[in-house]
Amino acid sequence: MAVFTPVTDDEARAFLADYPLGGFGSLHPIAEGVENTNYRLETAPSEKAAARHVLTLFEARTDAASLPFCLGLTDHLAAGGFPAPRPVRRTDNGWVGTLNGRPAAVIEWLPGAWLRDPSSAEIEAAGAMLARLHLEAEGFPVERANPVGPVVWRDLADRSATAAKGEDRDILDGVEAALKRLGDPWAEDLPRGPIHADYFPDNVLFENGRVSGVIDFYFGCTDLLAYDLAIALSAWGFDGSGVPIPGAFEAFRRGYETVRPLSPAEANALPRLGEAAAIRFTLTRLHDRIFHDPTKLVMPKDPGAFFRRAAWWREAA
Ligand SMILES: Nc1ncnc2c1ncn2[C@@H]1O[C@H](COP(=O)(O)OP(=O)(O)OP(=O)(O)O)[C@@H](O)[C@H]1O
Ligand SMILES: N[C@@H](CCO)C(=O)O
Repeated sequence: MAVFTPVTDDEARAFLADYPLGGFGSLHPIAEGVENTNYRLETAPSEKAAARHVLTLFEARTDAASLPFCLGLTDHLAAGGFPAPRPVRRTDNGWVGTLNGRPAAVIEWLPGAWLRDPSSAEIEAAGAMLARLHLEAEGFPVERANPVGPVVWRDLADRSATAAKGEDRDILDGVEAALKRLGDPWAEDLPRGPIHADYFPDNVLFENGRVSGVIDFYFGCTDLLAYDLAIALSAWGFDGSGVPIPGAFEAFRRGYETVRPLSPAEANALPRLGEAAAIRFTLTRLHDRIFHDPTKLVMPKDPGAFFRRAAWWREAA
């Protein structure tokens, strides 16, 4: 369960005093996610605001300085009709307060649920929605460097090397070899802009076969659009253990290219960016497994499942 920083009803009630949301109703921990603390927050219904929201407390990987980008991008997209959740403005007009020592925000609740076993049509719809995100985010004026770019990979690998054992050590050795081989996958001058950077199935909500919400923009940053596609293909094209799902990769790419066709240079770069994406998620998962704090109610994810994707991308090249 992703509650790193517990919040009591009284603490939430006091926090809500700075929001135009009516009275406090109830607070329910959300049992998903591995990065931030999330609660479902019910308030007394009013004419001005819906009664259900998400209360998010931002943990270590989402620093307060990045929130104007992340929440601003979400708000910018939602204002244009894209199904992203709008952050709620406080009475001082800002989006971010402090709760139990963490930056915290109240976010619109979107309908739907993420799909553990999406159909080919649903995967295609998810691909089309990512392309729409890229097109509709164009013109968003704030920039943010990738918080998990190559410099951070190096840090994660070095820190992991101090304690990796057994399977983790083997993965780390493989990652080091991949990093040497990859060089700089960003070397080419490809189209850039705001990207989601964590467009996994659990961040895309569906209702009645249609995408009803794209959530969790907290790794969002300014980077290559084709890298975002490579991340998403790595997430949607394979099962939980890293084995390709027949047709899924093609369905996602087809959906994406229906809305935003890749340039030949982007298509050529995709396998290298895919391997880079696989290494990025291998490293965060590896680091989080090695340094897992058993007192936190969160289950570390399997780095091996992403490391296997790196080999697949290499063969695709
Ligand atoms: N705006 C929203 N509307 C509806 N449900 C939401 C919303 N935001 C979050 N959730 C629910 O909370 C869960 C966790 O949220 P989120 O993905 O933002 O957490 P996280 O810790 O950042 O996760 P991740 O591990 O994907 O980085 C989601 O899977 C979803 O069930
Ligand atoms: N989507 C990430 C977790 C959130 O950073 C992963 O599956 O490793």
